[in-house]
Amino acid sequence: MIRWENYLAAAEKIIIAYDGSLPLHHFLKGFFKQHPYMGSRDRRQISQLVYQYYRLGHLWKGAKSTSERILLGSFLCEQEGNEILRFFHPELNEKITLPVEEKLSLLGHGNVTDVFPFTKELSEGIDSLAFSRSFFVQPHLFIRTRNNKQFSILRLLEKAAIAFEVLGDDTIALPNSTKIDAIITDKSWYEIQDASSQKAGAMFNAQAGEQWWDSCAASGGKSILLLDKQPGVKLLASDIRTSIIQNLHQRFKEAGIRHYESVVMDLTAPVSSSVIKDRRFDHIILDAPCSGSGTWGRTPESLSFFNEKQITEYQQLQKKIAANVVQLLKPGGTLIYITCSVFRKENEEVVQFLEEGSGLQVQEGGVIPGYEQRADSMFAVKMLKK
Ligand SMILES: C[S@@+](CC[C@H](N)C(=O)[O-])C[C@H]1O[C@@H](n2cnc3c(N)ncnc32)[C@H](O)[C@@H]1O
Repeated sequence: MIRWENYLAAAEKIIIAYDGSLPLHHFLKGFFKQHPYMGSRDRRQISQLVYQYYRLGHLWKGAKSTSERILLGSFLCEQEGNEILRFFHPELNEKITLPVEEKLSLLGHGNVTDVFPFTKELSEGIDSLAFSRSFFVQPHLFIRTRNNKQFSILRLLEKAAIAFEVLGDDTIALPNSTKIDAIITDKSWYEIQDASSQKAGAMFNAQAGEQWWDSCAASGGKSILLLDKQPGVKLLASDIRTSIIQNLHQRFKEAGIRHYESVVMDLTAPVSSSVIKDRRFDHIILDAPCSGSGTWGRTPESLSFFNEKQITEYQQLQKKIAANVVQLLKPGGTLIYITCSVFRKENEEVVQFLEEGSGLQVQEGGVIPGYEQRADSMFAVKMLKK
């Protein structure tokens, strides 16, 4: 067999063995560990074929063979000719620079919305066509520059010959494969943070001395954004996972943040039994656990393995957590409800639940469609407690 046939066979083997229970990049790592004779170029090309296959989502599912779908994924996702396609489908390789819609009609299939099978679940403001089309393009890596270091960072990126785009005072878009920590060695200069997450932070209008609670903080991406905007805030960060709060401590240390409190807490349990039951906050950030459907451009395998029933399960979890956290919000305070989901059930319906059940009132916000700038799509709404 020649090299390209080996690549195609390996990609097919991976796809057949992969059941979605691990993130795809973990599974690929394990696969290549078991096949140490594959060099770094082989690994890169095979991984790319597998990812491009999953970017097809449900397009031609059951209608074409796995190997054919791998090659079609490569055709739809690439803009420059490649050896594998030239070998198997030279006629397609010649058309590689066409826009996606033209490629699809050339293949006799014009319906790009087949990629994402849950369009009827979408939040208002998400363009199903543009969203579906975005899966063929790998999202960018975004950084948020800190401590007035944007100028110095841009010089370093130029020196490293990285193609970047400046999207605002603090936001820089980079090719996804950029090894940013090797280029900028001082971690206090920037945070890796998606452009849409940075936009959600526009709702953090904080005053010094206010009590803020980042209730599902994970490793603290939103908390650091908040403290960069207003270092005088009194912050409590919490999460259900001890390990992620350890990561938060490390990340805060690297970011030069020392004044904060943290607690490990399950917010599905009644707040009355929690260690902070007597506290009241001026503002609460609830960046809720969710389907992550707005970020599936980074994990396209989710298109194949996500089960629609999970949307309702996430909604129930979100309602439970939201109803609990608002108990600790002062009257006149605000809840900033955030998800990285594009599903109405996790977004507008949870907001409606809070309006009806907890007396909160929407002040601003809605979906943040990231697909036009190769970013994640999110939902962020600020609600006032009367
Ligand atoms: C979307 S992530 C938060 C991302 C984070 N705010 C950031 O900016 O990087 C949601 C977090 O909710 C946490 N979580 C899930 N279930 C929870 C629960 N029952 N109580 C508290 N936190 C929970 C998860 O561990 C996860 O870290």
